[in-house]
Amino acid sequence: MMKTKASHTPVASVVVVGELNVDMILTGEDIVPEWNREKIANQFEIVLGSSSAITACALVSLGVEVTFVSVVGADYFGEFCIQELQRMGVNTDHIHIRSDIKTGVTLSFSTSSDRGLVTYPGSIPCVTPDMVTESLLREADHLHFGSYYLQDQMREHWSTLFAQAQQLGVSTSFDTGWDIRNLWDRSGIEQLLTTTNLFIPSEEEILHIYNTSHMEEVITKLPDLVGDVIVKLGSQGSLLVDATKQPLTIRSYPVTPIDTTGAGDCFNAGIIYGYLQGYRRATLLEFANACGALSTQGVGGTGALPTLQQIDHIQMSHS
Ligand SMILES: Nc1ncnc2c1ncn2[C@@H]1O[C@H](COP(=O)(O)OP(=O)(O)OP(=O)(O)O)[C@@H](O)[C@H]1O
Ligand SMILES: O=C(O)C(=O)C[C@H](O)[C@H](O)CO
Repeated sequence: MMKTKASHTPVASVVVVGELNVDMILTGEDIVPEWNREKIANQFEIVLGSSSAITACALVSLGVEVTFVSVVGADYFGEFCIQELQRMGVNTDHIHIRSDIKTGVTLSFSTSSDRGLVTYPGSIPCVTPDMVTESLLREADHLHFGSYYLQDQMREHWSTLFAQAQQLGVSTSFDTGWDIRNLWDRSGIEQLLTTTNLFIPSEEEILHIYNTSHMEEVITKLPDLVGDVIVKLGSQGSLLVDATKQPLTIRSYPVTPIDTTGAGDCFNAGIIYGYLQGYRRATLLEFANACGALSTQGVGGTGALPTLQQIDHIQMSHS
């Protein structure tokens, strides 16, 4: 049941906490960097990046009120990120600006078939759970956490924050993101899962966490679940495992992608929105698959944010 708010226009109120950075996207065919060579890109864009910020913008696009909690440097890119979030309707009052660090930057080398990222973390690891205040939680229906590149010593404090949120009747979700340092090992994930309604990793991430190449093995190894584990399978769609441990897979919508950056983040927004609307299992995955598919139709994470009207349209055309 959603909390009653003073204004009834937004369908729900969500706090998103996580990293904030710009993406510099170089697009072309032969653009993989090589030592002592110079490659030529066809196109260059500087856009709002970061999984958490893209999820925040996609939630707003679905009609949700979103407060974003993060950290940037007192520099040009920090200002750019805040302006872009404001332009898309995200509340930025809880973004901390620090003059002692630089805003994170991701360089994305994007071809028609694949992309590679190089990130300078800068302010990214400075996001800490205490930035989500109790008064923010009291106003929210849901708390989402995008966890890419966090401070190691902060890990257990995120589960404390999730427990506090749930005690206040706020549902919780998180997406690990790809963290090469293996910070989110199996025990860390399982600790956070005890207070998580929706865990939304990609297939590659959950296989890496469970050190296997088979989803069947992940499912047998998962602990007793209190919430749902929803795995993003790219062009194959998505898979849900809940307390019953009976996996459900729903195929994606057939689209020709322009750029898949942020598909997973828009999918996350679809899962959060759908969950708050009371959608479950197949209905939930179908809604989020539509969000992911629609987001591939533009360049950059926020180039094609899904709307309810577009979701209706794609679902009707394929029913
Ligand atoms: N080529 C595609 N065609 C149709 N739907 C897609 C395609 N790629 C992604 N999607 C949809 O978007 C969802 C999320 O995509 P994906 O699995 O690539 O997430 P991700 O690995 O987190 O990606 P990213 O890192 O780009 O955000 C998929 O589960 C699927 O529903
Ligand atoms: O595609 C994704 O999953 C991303 O989150 C892309 C982002 O824009 C991000 O900045 C990459 O670090």
